[in-house]
Amino acid sequence: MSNKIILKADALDGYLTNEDKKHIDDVTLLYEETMKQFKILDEQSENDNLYDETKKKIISLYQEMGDLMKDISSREENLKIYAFETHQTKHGEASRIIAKLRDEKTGHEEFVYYTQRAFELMFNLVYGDEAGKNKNHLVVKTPVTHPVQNYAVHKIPDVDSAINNTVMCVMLRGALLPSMIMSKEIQEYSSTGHVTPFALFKIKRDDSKHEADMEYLLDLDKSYFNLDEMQDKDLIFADPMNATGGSMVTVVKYLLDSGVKPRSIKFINVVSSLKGALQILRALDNITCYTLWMDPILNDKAYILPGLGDAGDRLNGKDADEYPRNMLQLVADYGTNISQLYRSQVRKIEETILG
Ligand SMILES: O=P(O)(O)OC[C@H]1O[C@H](OP(=O)(O)OP(=O)(O)O)[C@H](O)[C@@H]1O
Repeated sequence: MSNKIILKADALDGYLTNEDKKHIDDVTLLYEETMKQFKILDEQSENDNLYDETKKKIISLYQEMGDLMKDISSREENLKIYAFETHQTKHGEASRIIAKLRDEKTGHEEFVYYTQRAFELMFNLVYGDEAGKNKNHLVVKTPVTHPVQNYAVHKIPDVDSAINNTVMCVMLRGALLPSMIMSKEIQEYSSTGHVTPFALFKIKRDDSKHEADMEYLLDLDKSYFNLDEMQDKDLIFADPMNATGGSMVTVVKYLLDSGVKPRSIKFINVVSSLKGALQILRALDNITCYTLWMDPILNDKAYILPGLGDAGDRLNGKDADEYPRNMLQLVADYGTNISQLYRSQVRKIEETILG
């Protein structure tokens, strides 16, 4: 008998408050208005007068949606959105990274590059405040040896107490590379070169379903983790997308039901939908959701709009349904560049899988 945990969409119902639903409806109305303009834009050529006019309307509707989502999310203590938490001077960088990730023309290599940059920004958002005033010193031996061997000193924030108790929890496949990136950031900032343990969860949404009847399938036979290692730990999940929140709720509820009592849980995304973030915050305690960007709505297939497509496919390539790659094949397929860059993480992942 296969060892699968299935969470059905209706298990996510009932958590949202009436106020949440009203907020989601308000944002949905605005986005539906915007989609009407997309249709007009799509039918115009760039030289038409209507093209510029429509673009202006879209820009103004996005401004309105941004203001509304800022207002809604500012009421949520455990929801941290990059643009709303950081100084305005930093917003251009985040905005440009997201624009590249969204662009249909961005191919695999660029997608990986911008995902790396996105998670570096997210590391600073998540741990920047926890750093306090304490600093660690990096003393670096440089390649310059004349007239003597040279050394440079760099002060970096001391985030040891925030990162040394972490377990990197991975929702496969889409989150594998982002989790390696985040784990490497932790390693580089840790004064002891701490490499996070990994917990690997094979979880998938059933793509044949719609949001209303979605099923989230956690395959325990293809997951690798040690429940004892997760006790009283700071669990971090770094996943490019949070759409409905269902995958995250399925994994965390499974862990809690199995007796794990985490010290804290952090969910770190590049793009989160408003609904997905609220569903997680309402369904789970002791969790903080961080996202580089918030998108307004989901379509009926539970894809984020405007979104960036299937991040799992864009990071890993598509698997044929009959022949899904196992985790070690996935890691191998990232190629030597990535394997060299994240070699400590690759080693930890191999240890986790092979025991
Ligand atoms: O918030 P949710 O509605 O649960 O959706 C988010 C999940 O969907 C994506 O994975 P997907 O199921 O596409 O699998 P993949 O990572 O193998 O592509 C993504 O990486 C998240 O894990």
